[in-house]
Amino acid sequence: AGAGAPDFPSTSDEESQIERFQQYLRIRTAHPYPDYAGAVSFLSAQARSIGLETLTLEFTPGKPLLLLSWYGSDLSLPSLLLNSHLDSVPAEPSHWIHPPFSAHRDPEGRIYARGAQDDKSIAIQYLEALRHLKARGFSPLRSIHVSFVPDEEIGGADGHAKFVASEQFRRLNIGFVLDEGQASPTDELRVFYADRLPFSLIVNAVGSPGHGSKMYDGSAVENLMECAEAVARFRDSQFDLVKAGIMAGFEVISVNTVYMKAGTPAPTGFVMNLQASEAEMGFDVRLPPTEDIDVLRKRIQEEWAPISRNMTYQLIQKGPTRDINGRPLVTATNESNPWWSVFEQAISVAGGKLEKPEILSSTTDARYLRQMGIPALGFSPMVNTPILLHDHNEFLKDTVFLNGIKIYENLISALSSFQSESILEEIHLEL
Ligand code: MET
Ligand SMILES: [Zn+2]
Ligand SMILES: [Zn+2]
Repeated sequence: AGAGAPDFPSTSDEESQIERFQQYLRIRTAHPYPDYAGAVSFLSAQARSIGLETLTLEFTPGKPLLLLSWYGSDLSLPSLLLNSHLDSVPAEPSHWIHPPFSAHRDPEGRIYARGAQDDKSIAIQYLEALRHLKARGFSPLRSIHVSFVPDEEIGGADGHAKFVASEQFRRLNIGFVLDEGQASPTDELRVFYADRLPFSLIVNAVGSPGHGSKMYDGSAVENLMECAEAVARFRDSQFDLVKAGIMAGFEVISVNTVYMKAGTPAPTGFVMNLQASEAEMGFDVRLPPTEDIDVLRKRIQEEWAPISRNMTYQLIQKGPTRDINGRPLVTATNESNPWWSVFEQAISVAGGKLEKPEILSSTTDARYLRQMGIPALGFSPMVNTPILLHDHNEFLKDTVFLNGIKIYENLISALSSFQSESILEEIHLEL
């Protein structure tokens, strides 16, 4: 079968692979209390059954990182890293047609679970691909490492950020990384060479409090409303470019309101007649990776939160914005990156079609790897699948899941057998 969904019926081998996927999906890995211990214990058992070496690292107490290794025949060559995160975003069960941790498989083969797409599918696909490669006697030239990291969904400060800074990471001598991507609604696979840069923006406004009946200038909420309006105008200008087809979603700056906070709420019977003296709004801001952050800062100071209107702001950068050489966090997808050619070719050998490489609108841990100057691609083999990450009723079809395993088998065997990377080795020597 090619990269399109293979036909039923599945074999008993495939049924066991689906069962292991469902088992992993049933572990409650959603924030704010992800069951990291449960996930690590399940994955470690899988890894031992395959014959991979396991190591649990704990850079932050209670937040384990599981690292698996299959050593190559040439330990001097940079290795391959397959990365996924252990955690999931929360789910609202009342909005789901099947409970979000049931991993229910419907008659059409859709497996429903929080994490089915983001990104527990790739974790099991990596393992099943390695299981097959071991079973058929494959022996890698380069070492293959698999990392399962905590806290990706909350920014990775206690997860991948600490991992890439560690001695254990340095010793792995990673040359290339595959990390999560996103579903494709068409029959073409998607691949991501960069992420947008995430920021949290908090704007605070102050003003005189006042009687609920009084009309006066410069109240905190009135000031904050001006901020909200200025942000909305900017947001429209960016969104219009996307709607008109002039720019892709990932090429513009997104800014979305996450919360608003002001005043005293009025429970029944409470007199509601006080105008607030403080008001606050929080925004999620994402920047294309080559964007100048100072331009954003200037816009905030002059237009969104001017001090002249009693406003202050905090722009919180979540993770790195440049690599260790001061370059944007972007992986080359041309002949300057020999890993790219191996990747592209392995996809085609597996019968897959690739869309033009994209920048991810959201953000992943791949940015920490790119920060270290290591090429990293975001890739989740999910074709003909609606994009449901962080949404209600997240699901993945069994056939798509199974086909992804075959794609990874091709990718892992090609990437770990790759002989020369002279260009990259020069880059490493420069560091
Ligand atoms: N993966 C999550 C997101 O894109 C967290 C990244 S860090 C803000 O929102
Ligand atoms: Zn994810
Ligand atoms: Zn996510």
